[in-house]
Amino acid sequence: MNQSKEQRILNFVLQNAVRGDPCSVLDTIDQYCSQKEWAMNVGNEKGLILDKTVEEANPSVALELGTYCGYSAVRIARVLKAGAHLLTVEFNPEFAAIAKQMIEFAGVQDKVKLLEGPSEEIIPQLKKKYEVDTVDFVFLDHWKDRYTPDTILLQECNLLRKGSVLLADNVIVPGAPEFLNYIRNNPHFQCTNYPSRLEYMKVADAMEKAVFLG
Ligand SMILES: CNc1ncnc2c1ncn2[C@@H]1O[C@H](/C=C/CNC(=O)c2cc(-c3ccc(F)cc3)cc(O)c2O)[C@@H](O)[C@H]1O
Ligand SMILES: [Mg+2]
Repeated sequence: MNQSKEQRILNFVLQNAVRGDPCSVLDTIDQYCSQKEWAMNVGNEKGLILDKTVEEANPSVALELGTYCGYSAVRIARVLKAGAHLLTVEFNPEFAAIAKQMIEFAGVQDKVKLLEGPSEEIIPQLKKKYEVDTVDFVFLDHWKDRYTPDTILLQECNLLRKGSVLLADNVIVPGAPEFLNYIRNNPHFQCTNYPSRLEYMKVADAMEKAVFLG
């Protein structure tokens, strides 16, 4: 059975990146996906916006929806302060297995907890099963039509606190129009748009930051 693209990306990292060095893992994935096979990692350009947003939020508890191969989980984990951790949610078992190996190879496994399952099931479990009080930062990068329902669910589960930061990828391409409409017209969120480019392409994309006001 021939390999999946995601398996090829992982193999390229295992053979070419430096074990325990998150930056080399990110650079190696970006090299592979810009030169050989495009893949939907947030990439280095939007990745810099992600880095700055995480550093500014300085979260103790971060949540990611849509792990995929683990690129943004490594990216986020590498800038977390001591004692902080990232919970990342992925429901595709093959992608979860790849991401787990990617996270371990990068050496950030102590800061990352990969939760395998659908976000709509896991979010309601975060308080009791995963001992979360509130989340300080959320990266939304899963199915684009799930950004709004999951943002509503996070509020319903009292997982956001005054100042919690949401950052959504791809609000231009593939686009998340009804999320933008929801979040920009919601008085409980203060929104900022960050124009950028689609990973590995000369195509416009953007990220949207939304700070929960309580
Ligand atoms: C709904 N609940 C869910 N719970 C847990 N995991 C979920 C999930 N939904 C999706 N996932 C997972 O997130 C990932 C999905 C991400 C969806 N992302 C995109 O579609 C995407 C797509 C593009 C893209 C852009 C241009 C283009 F021509 C083609 C694709 C670029 C991106 O940056 C993207 O993020 C997968 O790993 C999937 O298994
Ligand atoms: Mg994306």
